[in-house]
Amino acid sequence: MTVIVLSGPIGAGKSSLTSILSDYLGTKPFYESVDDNPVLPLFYADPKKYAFLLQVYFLNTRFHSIKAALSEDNNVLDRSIYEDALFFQMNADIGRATKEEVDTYYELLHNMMAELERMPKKNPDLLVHINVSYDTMIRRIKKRGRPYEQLSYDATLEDYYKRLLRYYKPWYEKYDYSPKMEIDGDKYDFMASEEDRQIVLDQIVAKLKEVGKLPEDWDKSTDIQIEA
Ligand SMILES: Nc1ncnc2c1ncn2[C@@H]1O[C@H](COP(=O)(O)OP(=O)(O)OP(=O)(O)O)[C@@H](O)[C@H]1O
Ligand SMILES: Nc1nc(=O)c2ncn([C@H]3C[C@H](O)[C@@H](CO)O3)c2[nH]1
Repeated sequence: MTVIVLSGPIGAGKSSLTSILSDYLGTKPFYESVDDNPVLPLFYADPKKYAFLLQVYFLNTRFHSIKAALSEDNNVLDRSIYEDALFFQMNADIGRATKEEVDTYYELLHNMMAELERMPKKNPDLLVHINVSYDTMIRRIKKRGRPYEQLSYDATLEDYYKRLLRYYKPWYEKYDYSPKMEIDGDKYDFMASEEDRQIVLDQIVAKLKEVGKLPEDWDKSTDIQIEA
């Protein structure tokens, strides 16, 4: 049984790959709450006022998701609690949180991570990180079309997105909750190209075999379930 968490910048393709991967492996997807998130539009309209509230909202939903995923042990998560502090720290660094909010956030996060430590399965089995350039990120954000994420909605989003991309490299290097791998989200159009989709799936399957989460002779066509 396997828990895979995805990571990557806004519009990198996490939700899309979560759906493709969970379907391929026969596991259950967990999606980040976006369209039903009442705080997200408030945050984009007034980031300074709502940065802390939005983070608490996401942290809470991510805590629920990772607990359920680790208990069920057969899931793919579109973004996870392990990425939460990246967003909050970046917002705090640009003055969108008070010292009290920063201290409260890290205490809450620490308490939640300590809860996970007490679970029978404590960590995911694999992190799949999707790398994208700024140009790809913007193209995908435009394609998806959420109004409040567009550069035309707020010109300062260009700086925000560029800064966000810079935070990912050190975050990925430091991440050590599970084995990890990177996918080139600029190179592979796993939405439109079947060939690209298979290449990406093959890369993930090879990594799952390498870390012992799939038998060496696993083949999708034989439809064998992921081993414990
Ligand atoms: N590899 C890809 N090639 C081409 N288009 C893609 C690719 N991945 C995603 N897309 C498209 O880009 C848009 C954003 O994708 P998606 O919603 O999966 O990103 P995300 O990483 O989950 O974003 P967010 O962080 O905002 O939740 C969608 O319109 C999707 O169809
Ligand atoms: N501030 C902030 N903190 C988070 O943890 C976080 N996670 C996601 N998002 C924003 C990015 C996309 O617009 C949209 C979908 O990913 O939600 C976040 N924003």
